[in-house]
Amino acid sequence: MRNRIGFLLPAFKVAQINYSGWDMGSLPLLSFRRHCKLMLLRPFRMGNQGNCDFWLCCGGYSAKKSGRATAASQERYTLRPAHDEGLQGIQVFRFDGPSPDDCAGTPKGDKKGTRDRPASAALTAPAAAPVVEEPSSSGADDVTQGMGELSISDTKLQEGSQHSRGGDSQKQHTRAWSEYVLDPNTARLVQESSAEESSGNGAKTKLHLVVLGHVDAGKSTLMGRLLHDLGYVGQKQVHKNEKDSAQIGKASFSWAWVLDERPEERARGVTVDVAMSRFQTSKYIVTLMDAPGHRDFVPHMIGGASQADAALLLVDGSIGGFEAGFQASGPGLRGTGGGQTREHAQLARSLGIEQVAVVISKLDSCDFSQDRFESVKAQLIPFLKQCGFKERNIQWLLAAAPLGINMTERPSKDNTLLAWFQGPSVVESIDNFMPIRRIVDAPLRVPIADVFKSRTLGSTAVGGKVECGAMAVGGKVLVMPAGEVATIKSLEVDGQKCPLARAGDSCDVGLSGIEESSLFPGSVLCPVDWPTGVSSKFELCVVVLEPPIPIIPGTAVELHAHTAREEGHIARLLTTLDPKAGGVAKTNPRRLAKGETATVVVTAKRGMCLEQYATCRALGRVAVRQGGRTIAVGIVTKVEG
Ligand SMILES: Nc1nc2c(ncn2[C@@H]2O[C@H](COP(=O)(O)OP(=O)(O)OP(=O)(O)O)[C@@H](O)[C@H]2O)c(=O)[nH]1
Repeated sequence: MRNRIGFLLPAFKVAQINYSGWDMGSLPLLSFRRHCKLMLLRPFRMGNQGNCDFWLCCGGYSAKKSGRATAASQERYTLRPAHDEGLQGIQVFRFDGPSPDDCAGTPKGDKKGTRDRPASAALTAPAAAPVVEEPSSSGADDVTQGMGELSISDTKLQEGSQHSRGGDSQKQHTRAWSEYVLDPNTARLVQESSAEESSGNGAKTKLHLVVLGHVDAGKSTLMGRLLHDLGYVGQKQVHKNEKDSAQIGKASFSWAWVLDERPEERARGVTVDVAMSRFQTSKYIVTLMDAPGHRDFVPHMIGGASQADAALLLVDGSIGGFEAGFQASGPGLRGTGGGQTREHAQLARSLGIEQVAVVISKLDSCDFSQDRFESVKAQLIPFLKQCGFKERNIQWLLAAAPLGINMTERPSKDNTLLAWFQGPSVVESIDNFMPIRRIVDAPLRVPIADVFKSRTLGSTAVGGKVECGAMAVGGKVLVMPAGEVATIKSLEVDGQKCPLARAGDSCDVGLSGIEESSLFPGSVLCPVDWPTGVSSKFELCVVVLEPPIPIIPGTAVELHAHTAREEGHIARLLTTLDPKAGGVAKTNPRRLAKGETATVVVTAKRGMCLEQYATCRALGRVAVRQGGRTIAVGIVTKVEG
């Protein structure tokens, strides 16, 4: 490899390679040296329209060693040709010079390319080859022991952490968020809408609610029934769903079909992606996210939960149903990763959800037995407390959605229930949640959840929740990590066009002056003069959940934070912490077993928009997954680089 001439592809130009006139069969192997950060291998033509697909391999340590990327590390990118401009933006690079990644001052890349992800952030983890070790027998009895003590919610917000200013990655300026000043137009609109709200004419408070739980717990059924009982789904639609679902032998899923609209969801009777809908209670305008329960779709669930203020945790109360959802993973259950009641509760708390209403469903299958209700509750209470939920923030109720029991009103007819159940109805439990404080006077942070074409908003639109700050039509936003500035052409909040979106709003934003390829889930909209940083190296404080084998340096993981998802590695284990006494228990531990609290350094293959949790909670929470299960959750304590 040393003698081969490769090309330094300024990362942002990867998508502008002009291949016209090239013999595709003999297109040379393009690669970065040393770590083989990006390897362009085996290009092949896909059509005669001028577009072609390449296998763009993000090589990790294995690529460096063998000179070949493994199949697992390959990712597919569509490259767009820059017409007849030759090898625009590509400089010949000789391997006797320093690697682009070795240059301390290397800019984060040209900002004008069109691509799926900014390849400037494609820093490969300097990971050691993973060594498989035997599981430790010294793991804590309960996997979540220590999660409560991590005190995610109690971490003191410290102002004044480091932010990269104006996109200049070399100059770090320390600025406290309290110094941030909204631009005059946005500030005026914020003031006007606050005045309208306090005059009593304004809209109700907003609440983002996610419905979580093990597969088939009854989440979609509950939400479908609720939307009907609140008058949002007409009788005609209900009849149609009943008829159509019966036709394919899925009659019992007819209520779920209100939210599960995709053909594959209906055919399989399983929610695949987060379905979003809106309704109002007497207190709230609720944005409801129905998360999939199947373990294969946990990443989607994370995307929904990361936007939520509170959660309904659906728990199947039927005999065997609860046990399946609540089983711990362990040697005997290897491969299952445990029940999603556990994983969802752990993830919800680690993603910052503090309030939860536990809805025990399907109790009609055991005659609404009080004993069963109490038994399920008794098993869940210690677990949820260990997850970090405070008992006063947990509500307990039951519901039998297909029968319409305890949905909008407490049961008034069923004598069995009347005899013992005094809990709230589903709607009451939603109104019992405390409103979330919206941080408007802070720099804008909108993690993009969705990129789409819209006729009403202008051609390029993104959807996401405003985590903090505010933005107004006509203003400029910086899209990170692309580093491109776009103009806000139009805004829709709760499906209504409006001039302003503020912290707590779920909004769709029409953008102009930006390529759609610069926008992707996980990007963040922020003020031009107050960007969020982009890095591929972070220090985290984590609680280790249930890794199949202990975590060691070099462990390949998937990092999930807000709407972002990135492959990465555990680069270093710094310390284990004593969750009870506080302080460091051990420095440079060799491995981390379940239940331990630790500080670690993680690297992402590509740059992620994360911030210190102490500065911005929404961008400071991370879930670490491996092989389809969550192995650790934690908060960002330091953004490196
Ligand atoms: N008897 C009874 N059945 C219920 C109840 N709630 C849901 N079900 C049934 O449980 C099955 C699964 O319901 P879904 O609403 O699809 O479950 P889900 O949690 O949304 O499933 P995923 O989204 O795929 O995780 C359906 O057949 C429902 O009719 C209940 O309270 N009682």
